[in-house]
Amino acid sequence: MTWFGSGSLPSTSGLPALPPPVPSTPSIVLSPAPSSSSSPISSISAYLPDFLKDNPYFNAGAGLAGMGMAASMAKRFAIIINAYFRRRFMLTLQVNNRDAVYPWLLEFINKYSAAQTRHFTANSTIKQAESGKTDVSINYLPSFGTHFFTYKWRWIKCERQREEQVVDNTDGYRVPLETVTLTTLGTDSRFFRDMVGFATKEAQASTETGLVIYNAVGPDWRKMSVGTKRPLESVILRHGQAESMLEDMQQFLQCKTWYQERGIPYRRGYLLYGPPGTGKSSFIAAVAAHFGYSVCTLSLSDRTMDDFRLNRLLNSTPPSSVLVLEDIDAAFGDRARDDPMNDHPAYQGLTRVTLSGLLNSLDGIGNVEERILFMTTNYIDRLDAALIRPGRVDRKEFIDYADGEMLGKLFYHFYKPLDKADWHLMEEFIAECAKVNQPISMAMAQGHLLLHKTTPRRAIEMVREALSRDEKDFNDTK
Ligand SMILES: Nc1ncnc2c1ncn2[C@@H]1O[C@H](COP(=O)(O)OP(=O)(O)OP(=O)(O)O)[C@@H](O)[C@H]1O
Repeated sequence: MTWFGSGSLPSTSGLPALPPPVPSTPSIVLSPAPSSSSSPISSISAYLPDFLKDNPYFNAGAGLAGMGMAASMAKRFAIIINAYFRRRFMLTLQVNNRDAVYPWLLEFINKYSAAQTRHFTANSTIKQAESGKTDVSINYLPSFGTHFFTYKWRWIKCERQREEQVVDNTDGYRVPLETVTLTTLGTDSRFFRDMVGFATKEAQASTETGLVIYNAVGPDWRKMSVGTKRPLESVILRHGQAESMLEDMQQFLQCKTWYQERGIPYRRGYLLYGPPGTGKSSFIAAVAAHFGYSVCTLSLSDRTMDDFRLNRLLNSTPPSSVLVLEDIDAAFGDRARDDPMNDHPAYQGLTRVTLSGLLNSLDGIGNVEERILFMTTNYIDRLDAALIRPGRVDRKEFIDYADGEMLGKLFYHFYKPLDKADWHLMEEFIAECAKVNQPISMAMAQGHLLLHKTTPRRAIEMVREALSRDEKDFNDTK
């Protein structure tokens, strides 16, 4: 028997009064909401009719529903907090395979996650040279799923996913859409921008071909060869000379709008003059490579060159290239000195470039947006003043024979890394070179050291013997 209600039973014929029965308490009691902050269920119950309020089944169900609602609200709250936290304190970067940066980024991740990732996908490329030689390169990229890697001391979560959607990739092939999502703790978005910039640079450096050289074929420029890029440090000039020229060119390249705003032709001309083998051509190649430019070389002493062709070539150089006119004195000097070759039957009927033709071409208004011109000569005194006046040549640099400092640097460049204990060898080499009875060009010094690539001491011992001219020859030239 269950008693609903409260209070003690009425006493019957002398029996002691029984303790009041324990009421069967419902698991959740609905009571009017004491305040607006109490649960929504209890506030609803305030409006319920009494028969529902007292029904245990109804109350139990409402309790469960209340708990469910509370749990779902807690979950929603956690999602909001999580979203807020991610928005405020986490950085996310998403890239898909329709973007050119996608493979570079994957390669970069692969490089930096090598220690943490053990799951890869292989991407192989096969190249066949014209000779028939086959080159296979296999690229291992992080596989699909989640990986972790570190960059600049930060942990980064990488999620690579493949979607069902099919898209055109950067090579124009239909491939499944892939996305890479990178997440890290932080608030400064520059972190990911720097990282993508760095990944792009690394990828570019590995795909860069080298120094592109164009030669004149007929009235057009043709890409002739792709040479190795010569590092600027490998060309050794007088103290501060290379740096100063580099700065000059750098400034010029940064001032395009300045020139345009003032209506000044965006051109810069350099004349490098000095004895043979002092590094004029090498420096031009190194500077061009340094700025990512190609080199267009032209020989004015080419007998098939005439004013018309020259004009066309000078005013149609490929973009981002430097124009080089080598040994500029040879073109006109020979004729002035009545070169007997001028009357050679092989050259009869062929015209040659005239000085006025060259000047007109240099001043021409072709379709090149910018022009960087380098002229080289061993004999500046043989050049016409009009050719090297400002506007055509803005800077003249004398590239001299080697001095002690240059020879020391060249010696170090050959035998580096040189132990500190062996630095005296450099001094000895310089001292030996000073005893040589003629000026030494860097080409001569390089040629000598090449003979003793692995034996610096021998190179020093042999300096005088190898580089000194015969006493008789020397006296003859004096
Ligand atoms: N200053 C230098 N630093 C390093 N190497 C040099 C230097 N000068 C010349 N060489 C070396 O000597 C060789 C010839 O140099 P390069 O052709 O640049 O000289 P050049 O001054 O242009 O000669 P030319 O006036 O005869 O055209 C190159 O192999 C180069 O490596």
